[in-house]
Amino acid sequence: MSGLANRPYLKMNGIGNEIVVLDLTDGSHAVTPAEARAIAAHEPFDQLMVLYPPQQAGTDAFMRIFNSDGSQSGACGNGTRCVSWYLMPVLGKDQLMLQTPTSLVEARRAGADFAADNFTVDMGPPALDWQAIPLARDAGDTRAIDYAYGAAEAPLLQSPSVVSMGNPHAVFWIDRDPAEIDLAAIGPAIEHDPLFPERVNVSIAQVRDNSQIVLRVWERGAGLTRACGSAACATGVAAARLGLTGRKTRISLPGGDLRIEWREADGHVLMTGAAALEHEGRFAASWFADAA
Ligand SMILES: N[C@H](CCC[C@H](N)C(=O)O)C(=O)O
Repeated sequence: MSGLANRPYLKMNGIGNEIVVLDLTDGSHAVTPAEARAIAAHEPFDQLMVLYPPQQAGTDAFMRIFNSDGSQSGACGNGTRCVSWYLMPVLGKDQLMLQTPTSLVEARRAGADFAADNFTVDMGPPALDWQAIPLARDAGDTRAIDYAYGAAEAPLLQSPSVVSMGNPHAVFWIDRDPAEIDLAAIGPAIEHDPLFPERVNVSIAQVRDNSQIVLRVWERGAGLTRACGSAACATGVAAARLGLTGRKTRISLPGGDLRIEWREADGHVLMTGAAALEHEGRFAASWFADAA
C-alpha cells in the first residue's frame, strides 16, 4: 500500500491555476512521479506542491513541484502562494523561505494595498543566457530569438523572448487578443521543439500599455492553464528588457491578475496575487493501486 493512503491534502488555486498542497514535512514518504500522476487522475491539478523537511539552515521547507504528467519543475509561482496560505499559519510566520531543487524563494503576506488572501513571492533573479534557459543552441539575442512557428513564409508566431525563472519560458508577442490563438493546438509542438531540450512553457502575450499585459499560457507538463505565475514573471522581465513596459506590470491571465515587479536594486522578480482554498480531502488507498 502506498505511504500516501489516507493522507490529508488541500485542493487550492492560485488565480485559477489548479494546485494540490501535500504536507510531508514529517519526512515519512517521498512522492514518486507515478504517485503524482495517480493523484492527478483522481484530484485533477496543474501542479502538486509537496512539502518536505528543510534541507538547508534558514529555510522552512524543501518543496518539490510535480506537473500533472509526473514531471518536475524548479519553480511554480501560483503554487508557492498556495503553500504560503497553508504553511504560514502552521508555522506562525508571515514570511517563509522555501527551497526547490533549483532555487530559494521567499514568500510573505502582501502589503496593505492588497487583500488578505494575497501573497508576494520573491522568485529570485531571472536567468537570461541561452545555456541557462536552456536552449539547444545559441539562437541569438534572448530578447527575441531566431525561432518561428508555422508556415515559413508567414509564421503564426515568431521571435519569442526566452527567460528562465528556475523553469524555462518562451514568450511570443502578438498585437491582438491572445485568446484568438488556438494555444491548445499549437502548445504541444512548441513545448516539445528540439530547440528546448528541457521542453518549455509557452506564453502568448499582448502588451496593452506600458504597465499591463494580457497573457495565456500553455504549461510544460500540464497543458493549458488558467494562470501561470512563473510565466507572468518571465513575461514581465521580457517586456521590460524590450522596452515594451516599465519594470512594474499587471499581468492579466484568464484566472485573474498578478502584479510583477522586476526590482531594480537586486534584479529579483516579485510576484503578488491571491491564493484560495477549494476543499480539503484525503487520498484513497485505491488511487495508488497501479502506482509503483
Ligand atoms: N503554474 C506554475 C508553473 C509550473 C511550471 C511547470 N509547468 C513547468 O515549468 O514545468 C506557476 O505558477 O509558476
